[in-house]
Amino acid sequence: MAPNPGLLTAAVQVRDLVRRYDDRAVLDGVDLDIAPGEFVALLGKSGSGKSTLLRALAGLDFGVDGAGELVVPANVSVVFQDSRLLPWARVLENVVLGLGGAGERGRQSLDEVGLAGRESAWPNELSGGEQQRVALARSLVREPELLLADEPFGALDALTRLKMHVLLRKLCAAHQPAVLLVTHDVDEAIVLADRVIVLDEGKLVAEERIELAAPRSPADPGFSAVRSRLLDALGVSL
Ligand SMILES: Nc1ncnc2c1ncn2[C@@H]1O[C@H](COP(=O)(O)OP(=O)(O)OP(=O)(O)O)[C@@H](O)[C@H]1O
Repeated sequence: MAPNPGLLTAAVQVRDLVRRYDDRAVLDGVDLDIAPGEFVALLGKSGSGKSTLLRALAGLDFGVDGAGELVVPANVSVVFQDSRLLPWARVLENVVLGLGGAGERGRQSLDEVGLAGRESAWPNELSGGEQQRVALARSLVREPELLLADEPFGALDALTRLKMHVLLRKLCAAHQPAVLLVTHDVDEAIVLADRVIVLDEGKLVAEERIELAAPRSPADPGFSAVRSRLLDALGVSL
């Protein structure tokens, strides 16, 4: 995908990123810019390389074979499909772990995600949706310039997922991180993102800027046209 020459201070700037497993290029020359505060959703078939790209941006992949350029901010937070909370630490401790004396900020973050009063709970006393709220609080209390999210709502029921969309939009409006959200859910991508990109066999093959007014709903006029174009790019014909 052509880099955006107008972007002067990108939060993420990737050129010609290549990742091979054995002799197979799982990422095959990816170019990607994300502006500060921009919300980008990444769609792609299973095995297209989405998590590999996210792990490269998170600095979790030490086997990247080639990158003309791989610029990410110093302050990156990652949220996964499972909350990855420490089971032996209470909720507030999970949020502020490693921050040193940040109890009050942690409480505020828990309040922001709707969990005021649950500071002393153990992770296993929370529902799956509540655990993901804690994971979001733990990420955002660090005020990341870049939030990477790999299917963060993939394990949640449909109703909880909708509530999490509302919450994530609110949190992003308040904290303004650049976001890269990996999802399988085309509607989720359109509802949340400023821009949706599609990865296929390690290459970015499509891009849609989403101009629909917020809050968005699949019932909005214009939504289904965007959805059809994205499904086309994903090779799904209805
Ligand atoms: N550690 C590894 N060793 C070998 N191959 C790997 C490894 N990790 C990923 N792959 C391969 O890279 C390809 C892309 O994997 P990746 O997890 O990035 O896909 P994905 O788009 O996130 O898929 P999904 O939507 O199913 O999570 C897959 O074919 C996978 O088998």
